[in-house]
Amino acid sequence: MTDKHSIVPVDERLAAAAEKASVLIEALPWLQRFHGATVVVKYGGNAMVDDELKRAFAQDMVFLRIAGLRPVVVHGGGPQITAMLDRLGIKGEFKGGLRVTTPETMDVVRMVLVGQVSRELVGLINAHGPYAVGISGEDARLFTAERKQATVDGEPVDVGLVGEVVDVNPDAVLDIVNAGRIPVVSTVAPDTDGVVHNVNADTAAGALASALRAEKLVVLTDVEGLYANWPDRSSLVDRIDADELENLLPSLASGMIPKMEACLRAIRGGVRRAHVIDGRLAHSVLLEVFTSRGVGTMVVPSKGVDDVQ
Ligand SMILES: Nc1ncnc2c1ncn2[C@@H]1O[C@H](COP(=O)(O)OP(=O)(O)O)[C@@H](O)[C@H]1O
Ligand SMILES: CC(=O)N[C@@H](CCC(=O)OP(=O)(O)O)C(=O)O
Repeated sequence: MTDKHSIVPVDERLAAAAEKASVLIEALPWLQRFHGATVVVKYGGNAMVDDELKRAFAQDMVFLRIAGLRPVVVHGGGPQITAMLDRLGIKGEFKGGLRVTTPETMDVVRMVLVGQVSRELVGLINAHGPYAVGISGEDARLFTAERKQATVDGEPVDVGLVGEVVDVNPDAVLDIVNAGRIPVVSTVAPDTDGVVHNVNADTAAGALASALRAEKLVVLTDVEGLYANWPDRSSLVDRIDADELENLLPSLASGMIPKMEACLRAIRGGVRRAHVIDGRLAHSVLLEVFTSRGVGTMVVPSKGVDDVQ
């Protein structure tokens, strides 16, 4: 059956409308549940190299904010740092998953993260309104770092000015969030002597989520989630509790280690849910927060917890 205004059969139009409405209505319990909730989203690495995906990510952050959540963005930028080091003809290397950071490399890390990656994300979010404010770990003592060594073949290895976050003062982030804006955090951090260190962005996001007692930590990456038996594609983990994750950690390969450590730190620090999701999928953050199934891998505090996101 067709009506006189359209060549699309009425039945099909009704079905399409019902499907759209069901997508919207599926979000209702999650909109209610997460109203006012703080969500720390780590965006970076290989999920941050495509312009369309970057624009979709910025839309998602504004969507969360308009929907009444309190998004906090922590960004990485490993590929962008490597590209700039190459342009400048500075040789770089990673040991145990951490960038060997000389004082010269540190200048580039800071310049790229604070001056380039943060600016771009802030600009993309602010295309939708006056929301995003860039802030680095150096501002208002947000992060204090301690020098960290890498572990290679079980042995500690010096990697230079690489830091681990040992203290978080989230007041400046809260000021921005309480003003209705979206903080965009760059993960460079001074030690107690003021010497700036390069901090892995996953690690910093976990520390910040825990200091904020966030409802969720969401880490975007370039795979579907955590695989129990990488690279066996049938071993994607849908849900895992903190103890199970702690047991699995020693068997993980380098890229996933800081992400899963960050999730564990966040959950142990009081965050209710931590997620590793596929940043190659446009709007994956919205799908995670506002659909019943969610996407990727969800880390929960313990087995007994209810089954909701
Ligand atoms: N157990 C695992 N599950 C999923 N990915 C893994 C696992 N072990 C190692 N990886 C690798 O980790 C990568 C993600 O880490 P990384 O490249 O550092 O992420 P990003 O650039 O998104 O910060 C994946 O692309 C994959 O190659
Ligand atoms: C110590 C260390 O390795 N720091 C990282 C910081 C950026 C980061 O973590 O970026 P992604 O999230 O994009 O990987 C680096 O220099 O690449």
